[in-house]
Amino acid sequence: MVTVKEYLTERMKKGTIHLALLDPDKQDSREAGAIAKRMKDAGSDAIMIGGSTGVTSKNLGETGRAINKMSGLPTIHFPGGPGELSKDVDSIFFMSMVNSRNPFWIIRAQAGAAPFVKKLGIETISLGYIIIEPGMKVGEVGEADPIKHSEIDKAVGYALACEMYGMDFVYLEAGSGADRPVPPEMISAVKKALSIPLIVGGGIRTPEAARAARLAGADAIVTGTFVERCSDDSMLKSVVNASKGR
Ligand SMILES: CC(C)=CCC/C(C)=C/CC/C(C)=C/CC/C(C)=C/COP(=O)(O)OP(=O)(O)O
Ligand SMILES: O=P(O)(O)OC[C@@H](O)CO
Ligand SMILES: [Mg+2]
Repeated sequence: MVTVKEYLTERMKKGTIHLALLDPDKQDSREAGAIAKRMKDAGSDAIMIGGSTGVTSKNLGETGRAINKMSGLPTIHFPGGPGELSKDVDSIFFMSMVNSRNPFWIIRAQAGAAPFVKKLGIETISLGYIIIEPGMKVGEVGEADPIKHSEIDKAVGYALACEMYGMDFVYLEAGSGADRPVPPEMISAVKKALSIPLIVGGGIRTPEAARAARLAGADAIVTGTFVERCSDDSMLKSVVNASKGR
């Protein structure tokens, strides 16, 4: 059976992919399944499940099952901490917030979670999670030292360190609902330095922003707030299409 990591990697070899982020705390599992089906029809490649607060093993597992059942898309748990694990997801971003000021978010949360992740048998996809300004709530909760838009070399350094650690993917995160997404110049500099896939998210809610991130070199584009708020299927499709270049 093909793993989620293999599935994503194969797709990213062919072009930029789109990941929709759903927060299990924001709707019931039926609704989450229905949104995932709409995202599948719009062209999304997989569904990330997470929220910086309010996620429990229960709402996570219910949401994961409903998404699989109603959309057929693979799920990736995007964890907000070590206390919200479920076996009812296809994979987990086993992530370190590498520019946190607090060792908890860099390695201690992971050390606490690892034995349980292993026991549940969840597929892990290791992820270097790098917070770019403004960072929003995730930056605050994770006690990040957000990288400024002008600090391109710093972003490159963190991303390369993640690759040298052997991580699978790097994620440049501007924060959910950011007024300014990660700047294209930073995406292209990081992409140029890396040989592992680059995920970009935070504040992307227009076809223009998605297109700019793709052209700069993002291998995967994440949209959360936009997916939660947009009830117009043709708008959804236009952002997914701009992400994927079609
Ligand atoms: C690897 C394991 C099991 C735990 C570590 C988890 C780490 C390092 C988390 C970093 C800090 C953190 C709080 C990340 C949250 C990431 C996330 C789920 C973001 C999505 O939530 P948002 O949509 O930004 O926030 P709201 O819930 O407020 O909408
Ligand atoms: O909600 P948005 O702004 O799309 O951000 C998505 C994601 O990068 C947040 O973790
Ligand atoms: Mg959110």
